[in-house]
Amino acid sequence: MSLRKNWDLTTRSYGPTRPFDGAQAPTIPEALKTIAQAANSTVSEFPQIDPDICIVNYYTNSGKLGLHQDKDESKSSINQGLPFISISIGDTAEFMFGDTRDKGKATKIDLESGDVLILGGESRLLFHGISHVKTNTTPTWLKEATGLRPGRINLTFRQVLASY
Ligand SMILES: O=C(O)CCC(=O)C(=O)O
Ligand SMILES: [Fe+2]
Repeated sequence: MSLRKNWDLTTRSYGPTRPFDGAQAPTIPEALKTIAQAANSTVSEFPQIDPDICIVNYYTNSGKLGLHQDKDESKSSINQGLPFISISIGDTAEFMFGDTRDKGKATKIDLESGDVLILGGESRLLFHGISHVKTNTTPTWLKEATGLRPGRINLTFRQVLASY
């Protein structure tokens, strides 16, 4: 699902409403936006964004995401190197990134629950993806406090500067 704007995975495009029922996307909770912007401000090399979309992805324990570049935002957003800010919640994921779509050459790091990753400036168009989600790695306190089901939630905040 996405917040504030709609992201249509099928057409890889941003829009004001969900095409299948015309509904407006819910707003981005201020508390989440504050966390993303605070993280953004710790990296002085990257411009500060005012997020106009938050995409929420849920990965089951067999979830993956192939190596890709995020380049569906407006030219202006990409050319300015506006960062996207990613927050991971739940099970740990192995995140891959590199200069090409070659999985064998990608660097792999674990993204644990609570980790924040920011790609911006020169790293904005890095290839990246999720090779796998590690079963049963959600912190116990989080599972107990929220009843979170197995898997991983990822929130990405962007300023797509859409022109529609
Ligand atoms: O789940 C992640 O950490 C990456 C998500 C991603 O690359 C995307 O939404 O474009
Ligand atoms: Fe991405």
